[in-house]
Amino acid sequence: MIHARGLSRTFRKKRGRQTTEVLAVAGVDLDVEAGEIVGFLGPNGAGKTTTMRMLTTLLAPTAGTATVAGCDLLTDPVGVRRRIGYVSQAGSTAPENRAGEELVSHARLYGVGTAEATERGKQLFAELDLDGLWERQPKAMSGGQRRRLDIAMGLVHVPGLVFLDEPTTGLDPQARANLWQHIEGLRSERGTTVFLTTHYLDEADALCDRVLVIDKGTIVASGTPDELKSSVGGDLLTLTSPRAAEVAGRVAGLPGAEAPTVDGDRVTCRVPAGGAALVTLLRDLDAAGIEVDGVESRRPSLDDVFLTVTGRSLRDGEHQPDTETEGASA
Ligand SMILES: Nc1ncnc2c1ncn2[C@@H]1O[C@H](COP(=O)(O)OP(=O)(O)OP(=O)(O)O)[C@@H](O)[C@H]1O
Repeated sequence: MIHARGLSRTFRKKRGRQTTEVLAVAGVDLDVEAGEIVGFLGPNGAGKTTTMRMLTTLLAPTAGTATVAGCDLLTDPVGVRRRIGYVSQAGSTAPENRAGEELVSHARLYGVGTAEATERGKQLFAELDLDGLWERQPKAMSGGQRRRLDIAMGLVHVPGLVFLDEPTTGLDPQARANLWQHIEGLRSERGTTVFLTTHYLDEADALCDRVLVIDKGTIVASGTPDELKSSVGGDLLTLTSPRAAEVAGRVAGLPGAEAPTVDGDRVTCRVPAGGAALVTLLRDLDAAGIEVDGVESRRPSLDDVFLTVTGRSLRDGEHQPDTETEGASA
């Protein structure tokens, strides 16, 4: 459904008299098969939106090729646009228009008849918890309602491939869960392929068949959530003790343990089969008379994967919008 090879994009930034080039996407290869739900993860500024804008024909690649929904991105951008839905981070609804009318007009642009568009629109309103808002202007909706309307806009023409850029940002947990269910329903009932970015790792874990991690414009990891978590190498043991250095010494002796880290009274370490290792360790510490205040064994999460492959936690730092101007580099 999406096959990209060497997709790249450079931006030229002007700061005073100086012009610098930013390689936002640096030769991305990616494949998404029909019916898959694929999550595209990366720290702020990693190149997710730029990649998505290229794949949806909104931004010309500086280099590389791709076929999207069976059409060549470079030679048949109109064919690509006809076959996809795209929900951008910023959304696409005009604040003054009536929500329902806009939804129907949008579907009609894609050749859907008015009656079918209205029926489909009303169904989406019900499923996305927008009942009663058909006549409402987006400017009079809450942020979450507007976000759900953006999503309805991306789906109303029943595209076979949908790009969702941070679809659940700004939604409350209930609305997020509803949307997950909706996305899964699209796939199971219509075979829709979904390519989405998210900052919520629990979302990627629960929803996505496969996850791609991008950092500094390059794909640095890909696999199912389980494959990626297993690749981190072992469970994370955390122990707190007033005798942390001695605990660390014992932890280091566990079979297959990585070098433990000590932070105050906290010792952390990755070991294979954390539960069993913990039982052995606690017996050992007890026999040695070393008291322990707290213990935990945790399976790796996608955040651990993220930390391992990018050196950063996705929870680190806030979004820092880029204020500089754009200039495409040839
Ligand atoms: N229009 C532009 N002009 C100049 N630089 C840009 C432009 N758009 C993106 N960039 C730069 O390209 C890089 C990738 O940005 P992009 O928006 O693709 O990242 P992202 O992974 O989507 O980030 P976020 O999670 O913050 O949305 C960043 O360094 C960004 O500053």
